[in-house]
Amino acid sequence: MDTYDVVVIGGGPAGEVVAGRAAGAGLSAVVVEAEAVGGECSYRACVPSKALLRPGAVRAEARSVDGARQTVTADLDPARVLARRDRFTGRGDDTGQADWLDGAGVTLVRGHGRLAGERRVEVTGADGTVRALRARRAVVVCTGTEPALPPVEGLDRIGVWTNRQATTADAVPTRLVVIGGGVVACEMATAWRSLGASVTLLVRDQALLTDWEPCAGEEVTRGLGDLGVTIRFGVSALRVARDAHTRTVTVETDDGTALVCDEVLAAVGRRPRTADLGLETVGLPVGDWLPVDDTCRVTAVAGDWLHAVGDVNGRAPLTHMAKYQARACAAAIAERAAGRPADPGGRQPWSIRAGHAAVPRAVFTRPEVASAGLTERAAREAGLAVRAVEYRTDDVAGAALHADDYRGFAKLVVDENRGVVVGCTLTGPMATELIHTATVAIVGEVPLDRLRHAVPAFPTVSEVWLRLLEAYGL
Ligand SMILES: Cc1cc2nc3c(=O)[nH]c(=O)nc-3n(C[C@H](O)[C@H](O)[C@H](O)COP(=O)(O)OP(=O)(O)OC[C@H]3O[C@@H](n4cnc5c(N)ncnc54)[C@H](O)[C@@H]3O)c2cc1C
Ligand SMILES: NC(=O)c1ccc[n+]([C@@H]2O[C@H](COP(=O)([O-])OP(=O)(O)OC[C@H]3O[C@@H](n4cnc5c(N)ncnc54)[C@H](O)[C@@H]3O)[C@@H](O)[C@H]2O)c1
Repeated sequence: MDTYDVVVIGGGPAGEVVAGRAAGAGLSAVVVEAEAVGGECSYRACVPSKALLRPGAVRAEARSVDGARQTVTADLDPARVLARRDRFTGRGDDTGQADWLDGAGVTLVRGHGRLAGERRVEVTGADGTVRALRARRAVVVCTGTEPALPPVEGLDRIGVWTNRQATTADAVPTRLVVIGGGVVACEMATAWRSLGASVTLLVRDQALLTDWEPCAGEEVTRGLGDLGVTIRFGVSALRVARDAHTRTVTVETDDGTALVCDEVLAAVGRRPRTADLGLETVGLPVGDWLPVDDTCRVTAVAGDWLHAVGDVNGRAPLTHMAKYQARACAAAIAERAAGRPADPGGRQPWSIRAGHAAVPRAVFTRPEVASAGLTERAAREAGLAVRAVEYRTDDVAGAALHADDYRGFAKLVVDENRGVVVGCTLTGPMATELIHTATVAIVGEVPLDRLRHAVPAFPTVSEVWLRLLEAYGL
């Protein structure tokens, strides 16, 4: 049995960072990885999806300015776009990321990891051999998520696309049906439509992006419509079947119609990758999320040794939050290894409380949408006395100069008792870059009467901050 201070199961963004930080703090660390170091994010999620979206965004941006518009006359070149994506993902080759772990002083063990009791992990390699690891200080579960599938008859027999195929496909489908109305559905509809596919979204709800401010879903609905995506709200797929000869798929829906397409993408959320993780050996239910405290300790297990970081703890399924949690978790493990308690509260480096009050989200649709902190509805549900102000970013001089047809929306949610911003949502070009200003304001709990002295430069889109504060009455 090999013994390390920290045993990390899963080498995605969460696992890489927690192991690297633990090693940097002088602890010995090992990462167990079943597929490729870098995880879903590097090869089948964030990176390839953004690589697929960027060319269409650049083209649209050039076409939004008179004088430049006339020079952009051709469509995207799908072969080159897909080749550029492959340059980012290496088509799954993780040599660079494995070398990074090595350089950080972290051992990599390839295989499927399972808990085998307190502080014990067993790794089954590709050849079936089993290796036993023991953790002196901590085991950190960073196994991420896998796509959830909707209960649609026949879905398991048609070779349904999930995020994996949607981000790695080598050809543009002629007709793509997307089930879902969340982030993956909206981004992937944008990407494949821009590459020439005919795209239909089947959305169970009456709006897109339902856990956002309503303006986000409304703006993306309009944007997808402008791109030529068909959206059918309040419609669910009932059954699907692929024709053995034509290879086309027929999708029957609950409004009595049938659609014919080439591929179906299921984008209805995620479930934790904890079904085959040995959770039963430490008294935890199999297949569930792993709730944690603010230092990423699994709350249902005593003894300070079991942690869960990233998507698998269900807190905020985003790469930047996975890495933030990883930095904090490694700091907590190091602090406790030094005999200090690492209390979860406050703004210490080992606590994720402050950052999770402002979780930033950036969606690369057209228009882009981004948010930080709470929506107005979530703030009210949390019992805060809030006041919200809104402003159309199109009316900002910098926005009009940025694009002839700039269209954007900004909303600020203010906690009236404390006089600070607790939420912000932006839509429109540059929204994904602009949102960090809101994150800083929320995490810093900057009082509004101080924020008025943070002057945005003229003529930038950031002047929307000035307009929002004016709308608030400052
Ligand atoms: C299409 C799509 C686009 C996205 N775009 C963005 C984006 O733009 N920005 C953003 O912030 N987030 C984005 N996300 C979310 C982001 O991908 C996740 O939040 C992030 O990957 C979580 O990192 P993680 O380390 O927790 O898990 P993962 O990236 O899922 O990594 C988990 C790793 O653990 C390994 N593993 C699992 N079980 C075991 C086991 N038993 N033994 C050994 N190894 C195991 C897996 O092989 C994998 O390498 C996107 C998600 C999707 C689906
Ligand atoms: N740019 C980014 O940061 C980015 C991009 C993509 C994904 N992500 C992350 O990945 C996560 C997963 O994305 P997602 O889009 O799969 O999930 P999601 O939770 O964002 O959206 C799921 C959608 O599926 C619908 N749905 C759920 N069950 C359904 C069913 N049975 N039938 C039909 N529709 C159903 C929901 O109403 C919702 O519209 C996101 O929460 C996000 O954290 C982030």
